[in-house]
Amino acid sequence: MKHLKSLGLTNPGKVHFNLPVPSLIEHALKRGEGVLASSGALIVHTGKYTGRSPDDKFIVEDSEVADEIWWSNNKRFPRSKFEALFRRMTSYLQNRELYVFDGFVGAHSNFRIPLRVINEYAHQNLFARQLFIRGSEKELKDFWPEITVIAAPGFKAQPEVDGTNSEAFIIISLEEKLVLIGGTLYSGEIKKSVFTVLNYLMPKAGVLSMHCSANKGRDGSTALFFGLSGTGKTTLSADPERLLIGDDEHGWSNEGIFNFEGGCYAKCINLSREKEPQIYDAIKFGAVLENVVYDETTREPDYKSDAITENTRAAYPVDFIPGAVIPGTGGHPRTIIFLTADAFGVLPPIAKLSFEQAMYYFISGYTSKLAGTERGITEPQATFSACFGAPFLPLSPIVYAKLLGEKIKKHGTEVYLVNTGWTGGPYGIGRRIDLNYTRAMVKSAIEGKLSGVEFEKDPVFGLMIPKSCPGVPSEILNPKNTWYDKKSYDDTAIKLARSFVDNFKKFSHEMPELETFGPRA
Ligand SMILES: Nc1ncnc2c1ncn2[C@@H]1O[C@H](COP(=O)(O)OP(=O)(O)O)[C@@H](O)[C@H]1O
Ligand SMILES: C=C(OP(=O)(O)O)C(=O)O
Ligand SMILES: [Mn+2]
Repeated sequence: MKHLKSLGLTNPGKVHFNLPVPSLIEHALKRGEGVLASSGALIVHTGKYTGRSPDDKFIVEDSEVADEIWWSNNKRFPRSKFEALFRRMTSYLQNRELYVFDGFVGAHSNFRIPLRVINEYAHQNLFARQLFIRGSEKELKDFWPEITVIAAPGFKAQPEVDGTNSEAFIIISLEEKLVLIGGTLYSGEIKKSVFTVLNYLMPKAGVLSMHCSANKGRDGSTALFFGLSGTGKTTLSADPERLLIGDDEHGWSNEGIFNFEGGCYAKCINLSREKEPQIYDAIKFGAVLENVVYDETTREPDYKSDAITENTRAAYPVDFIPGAVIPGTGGHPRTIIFLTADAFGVLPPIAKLSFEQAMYYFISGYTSKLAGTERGITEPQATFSACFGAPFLPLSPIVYAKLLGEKIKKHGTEVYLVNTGWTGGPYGIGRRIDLNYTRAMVKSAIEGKLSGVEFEKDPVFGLMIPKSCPGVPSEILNPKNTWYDKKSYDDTAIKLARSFVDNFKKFSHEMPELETFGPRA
């Protein structure tokens, strides 16, 4: 209570501290926030906002931090407006029932940060409990958070009064390590705003923060999968032959890698037990299903339906995946995979990157925004998202790229670029690369099976494409083979190469030596 009072939450209604999972589910059901699915998962609908809303996200112009921020990628929010909005928000929360989760981010004990999430909705508090790292009774005694999130989706801002963009807002004060969320009930905003704070704090501790999933082989070697939302981090890291470390956000310190979180947040559109058995089976009592359509009578989820959104989601703790590594730590990665969902269908399904190419492709972050992941995106939209996670970066990509460069050099990490997007033509004409083939390529890369094979060099992108890969038909490895109209392939490749060159101009003054390692246009 002392902490709540210190925030100005002086007169709340009943405050529920650290309710266990079954109680949170009871509260959510009693309050009419959702229903139980046949599997026992809690199904909730989040209303108007079913994906992130980047136009509504701001960073407070705190004097201590303002000079460091990558402002061309982040929206400014004045300090005075932040304080005024906070006062309106706390008065909204007066006399309201609140749910408080206390826990941590950072699975490695040296980098653990206490986190408090204060929710208006029970199911969002359940989300926080499942997504972040839960503490023992002893660890939670005398708890005082370093990062605090207040999520009050029922409080809608008035743009003309509050200075927001709409009724929804996600406003981060990096100085106070305080996040205010209102107007939106999409829980992804909670985890991704905490990630934004970590992307500010971690580099200061010498830790590279990364928008990637991670897993470990039985021999202990680890792999990372970087990628913007919907490109396959969660899907490809859930591999029955490997042990999951985490599905979305990790740190890389001098000691190795560690998960920031304690849970996963999987996309479940077209989910099937056959293709994604581990994720399918993790959706049970304790999991939260967002915006999934279900049969009123049988309560069977209909994963095929995108009637509410294509960005249907399931949140569950990592231990719902068999063999997950807890705490989520591992050694320095042997392999890094950059996942790109190429909507033009011209990038190879897998290519080996040199050190300089790895740096170039990391800073460029070419991929697509996939349907539903951001408000207003209804079909794949090509984008350059630096470090494969620009929406979550408060600092310049160069900060993260330099750390990555040092680390992959020091540890001899191999880097591959994997296209999980389109082939045979662009979106609308071609098709998404078969998940089974992507899995086979990823497996070969991680197990070192591509080191012996012959490669050919792509003339436009300069990428080294393997001529064969176990479990994959050789003819699909060179994307040009999969296009019916070869001329159209060449034209599209050049068009994409030009946009790489244009995009890199933003960074070339800081890393001019990398320019020649990009595509030729
Ligand atoms: N070739 C492929 N590789 C990876 N994912 C694919 C592929 N084809 C289709 N998908 C689908 O794309 C989605 C990837 O989403 P997800 O793994 O949750 O991404 P992220 O964790 O990066 O946000 C899943 O729904 C998956 O089934
Ligand atoms: C949760 C999100 O990210 P990801 O798909 O990378 O898990 C999101 O973008 O809202
Ligand atoms: Mn994910």
